[in-house]
Amino acid sequence: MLSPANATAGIRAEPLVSLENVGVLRNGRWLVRGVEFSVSRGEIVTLIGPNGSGKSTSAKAAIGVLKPDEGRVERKTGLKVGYVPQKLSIDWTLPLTVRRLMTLTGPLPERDMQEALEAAGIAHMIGAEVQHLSGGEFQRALMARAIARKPDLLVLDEPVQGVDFSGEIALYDLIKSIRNLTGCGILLISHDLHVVMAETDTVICLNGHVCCRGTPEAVSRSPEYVRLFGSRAAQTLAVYSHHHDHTHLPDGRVRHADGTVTDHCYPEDGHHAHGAHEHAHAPHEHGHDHDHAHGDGHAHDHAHADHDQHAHDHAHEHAHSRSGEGRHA
Ligand SMILES: Nc1ncnc2c1ncn2[C@@H]1O[C@H](COP(=O)(O)OP(=O)(O)OP(=O)(O)O)[C@@H](O)[C@H]1O
Repeated sequence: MLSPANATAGIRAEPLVSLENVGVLRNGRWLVRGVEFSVSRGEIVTLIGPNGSGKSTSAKAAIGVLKPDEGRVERKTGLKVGYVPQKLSIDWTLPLTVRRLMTLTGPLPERDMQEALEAAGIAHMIGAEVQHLSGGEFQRALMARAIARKPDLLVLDEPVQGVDFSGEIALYDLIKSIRNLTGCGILLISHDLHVVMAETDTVICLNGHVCCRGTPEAVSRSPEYVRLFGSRAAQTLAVYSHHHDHTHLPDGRVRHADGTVTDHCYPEDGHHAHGAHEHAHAPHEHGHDHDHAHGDGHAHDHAHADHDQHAHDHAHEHAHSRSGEGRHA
C-alpha cells in the first residue's frame, strides 16, 4: 500500500515554507541560529527539543510572526496558514461559546464552520461554553478554528497539552486525518521528547540550533540526540501508531488506551504474539496492533527502561498543563 508520505512525495518539490540558516536575535542573545527545515504539502514535520530550545521561535519565524535577524524564510506566494499557538489569551471569566471562538478573528461562513467542527469531531459542541470543555475538546476547538479557513499549512504548537493519554492518540489521529483529507502541510511542535506521531515524516531536534533531523527512528538513534537527552531518552523514544491499545511507560508500568495504568500488560494485548524483531519496523510500515515503534529492534528492553531526568521534567511540565491531567504523572 502506498503510504501518505510516498503518495505525496511527487508534489514535495515545492515547499510551502522553507527556512535557510535562520537566526533570531533578542536582547543581544541568539534565541536560535542556523535553523534549516522545510514543510511541503502533505508533509508532517515535528519540532522537538528541551524547554527554551527555540521550537516556538522557529515556528513563528516560519509563518512570519517573527522576522529573522539572519538567514532566509521563503513562503509560497499566497500561503494560507492555520496557527494554533501554545498559549491563547482568553479571559476565562467571560462566557465564550465554541461558535464565538470560531469567529473571534473574523467572520466565517456557517457551512465552513460546521465542516471544520465536524472534521474536528465536535460539531455537537457548537453551543458549549469553552470554559466547560475538556482539555481534548478545547484542543479540537482550536484545531477546528485553525482548519476552518482551509490553510495550506497548519502549525500546531503543542496540540496535545492538557490532554490525557487516550485523548492524545485521538488528537494525533485527527491531525493525521486532517492531513490526509486536505493534503495540507503540518508543522507540529511537540514538548514531549519521548513520543512523536508515527506519521511524522521528519523530526527536527532543536537545541538553539538543529541538533539532528530525520525520521523519528533515525533521530532516536542519532548520537546528537543521545548526547543531548541521554541514552535512556533515546531508548524510550516511542512512536505512536494508529492501532495502539497500550503503551509501556519508562518505569515499566503499562498504560492502556482507557488511561488506566497497570504493572503488566493484559494477556490479550496485541504485541505478545510478535517477536522482538518485528518491533524494528519503520513507523510507516506498521501493520501490527501495538505501539512499540522504538528506535531500534530491541523493543522490550527499551520499553522497560528506568525513568530518566527528562521523564521527570515532563511529568512536571504536564502536571501544570491546562486541565491538570499529567500525562506522565
Ligand atoms: N521575545 C523574546 N525576547 C527575548 N527572549 C525570548 C523571546 N521569545 C522567546 N525568548 C527566549 O528564547 C528562547 C526560546 O524560546 P521558545 O519559546 O522558542 O522555546 P521553546 O523551545 O518553544 O520552549 P518551550 O518548550 O518552553 O515552549 C527561550 O529562552 C525564551 O525565553
